Amino acid sequence: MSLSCFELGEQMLSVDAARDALMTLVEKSVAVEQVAIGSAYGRRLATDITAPINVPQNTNAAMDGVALSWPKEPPYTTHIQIVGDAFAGQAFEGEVPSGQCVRITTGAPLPSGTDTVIMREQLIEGDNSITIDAPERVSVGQHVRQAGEDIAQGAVTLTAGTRLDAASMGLVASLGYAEVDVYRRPKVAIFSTGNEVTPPGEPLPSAGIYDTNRFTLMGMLSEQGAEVVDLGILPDDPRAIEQALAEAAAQCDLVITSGGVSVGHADYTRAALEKLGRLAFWRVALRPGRPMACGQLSDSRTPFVGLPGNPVAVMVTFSQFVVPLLQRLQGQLPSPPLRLTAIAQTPLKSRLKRTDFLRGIYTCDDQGVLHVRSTGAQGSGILTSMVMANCLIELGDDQADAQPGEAVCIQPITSWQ
Ligand SMILES: Nc1nc2c(c(=O)[nH]1)N[C@H]1C(S)=C(S)[C@@H](COP(=O)(O)OP(=O)(O)OC[C@H]3O[C@@H](n4cnc5c(N)ncnc54)[C@H](O)[C@@H]3O)O[C@H]1N2
Ligand code: MOO
Repeated sequence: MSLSCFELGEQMLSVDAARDALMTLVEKSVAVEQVAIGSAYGRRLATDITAPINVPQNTNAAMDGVALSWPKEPPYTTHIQIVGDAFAGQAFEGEVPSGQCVRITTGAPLPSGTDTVIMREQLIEGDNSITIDAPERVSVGQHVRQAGEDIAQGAVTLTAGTRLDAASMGLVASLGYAEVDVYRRPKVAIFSTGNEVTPPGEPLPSAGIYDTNRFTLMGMLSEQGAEVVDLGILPDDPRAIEQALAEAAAQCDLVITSGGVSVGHADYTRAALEKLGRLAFWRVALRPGRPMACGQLSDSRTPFVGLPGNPVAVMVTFSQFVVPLLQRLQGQLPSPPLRLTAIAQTPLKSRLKRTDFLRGIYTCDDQGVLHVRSTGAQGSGILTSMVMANCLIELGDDQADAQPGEAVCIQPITSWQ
């Protein structure tokens, strides 16, 4: 049993301990709803999908040609009479006598009495008969797809929690389901804080910085299939902050902020959050992303995560902590990120007893070996290096600097999706 957020005090937490404790914030999954398959992209299944039919339903032809019963060994008959047609959508009724054949199109049910299909390209076709070009090359059962060879009736084809992608949407449709039970999109409120934080589109004050984090959060939340409730940049007005947060906590499944969580940072947001719920402020042995806050808000006990203000720290902490939290909200046991091994091409800086995530670019050589290099400057405000990156290089607590040639762990960025 993991310790809850509030039991960890001021100690420096490992990434794993922080992730486990965050999971305890989620007390219930979001509700389940039924949606048309066409609208289900990116949604998580709430129930297992069991096959009510065999797929394919019938044993059928994999090629256009003729269907016939083929002997296991010579002598072969090469000139064969055609006794009918089998089309996809219109089966040949009755039994095909031995030594005769029917014309067949791809997908048509294999007529009774036949076991083999010979494609048109290997036939010389007459009006009511065919001649087989090279009978010694025909094998019994060729070009036939067996009923249920893809999915057997009664099999669990997709398990609850699976995220529906293009292939799985097609699979669900292939079973005849028009709708699926999925978890509702988690509703996630986001807001930015800080007097310097300025909305894009407005003039930038001399000590200002444009609000970046709300937009990276919108993008990452959309990738995770969440519904974003944008609370903007909350003003330095305690009553307004409290009201906005209370409303968000009542309506949303999760509230995320960025900024204002570092040690000793006292501001209105923090005071409002503490008034509305229970908060813990953490230091995680992680770079970037050391300061973090978490808790629950209002009577609804809505989970809250306060990410650090630096734009790269927001993205890294989201990928490691918020992605599993969103999985959890959608009834899933959080799955670890995809980790691959790559050979370092550049020196990579890291410190023992801390997990360092560096932005990297990985490539694959002719032998299929992965190589990775740093994107360059790694300051946690340098978002251009996040744009260049296609992976995070993860140097764990037990690893100091890595040298060129050393094997390191990478998390491809697409694996967060
Ligand atoms: N004495 C200490 N100072 C700091 C510590 C520490 O442990 N002790 N940690 C440093 C680290 S690491 C980080 S990360 C930051 C995190 O601090 P906060 O979460 O309180 O973030 P802020 O101070 O509000 O902002 C940090 C940085 O990010 C910019 N920012 C904030 N919001 C946005 C936004 N929406 N869009 C773009 N940029 C944003 C802000 O202007 C600051 O430059 O603390 C260090 N300090
Ligand atoms: O969270 Mo800070 O960005 O660790 O450098």
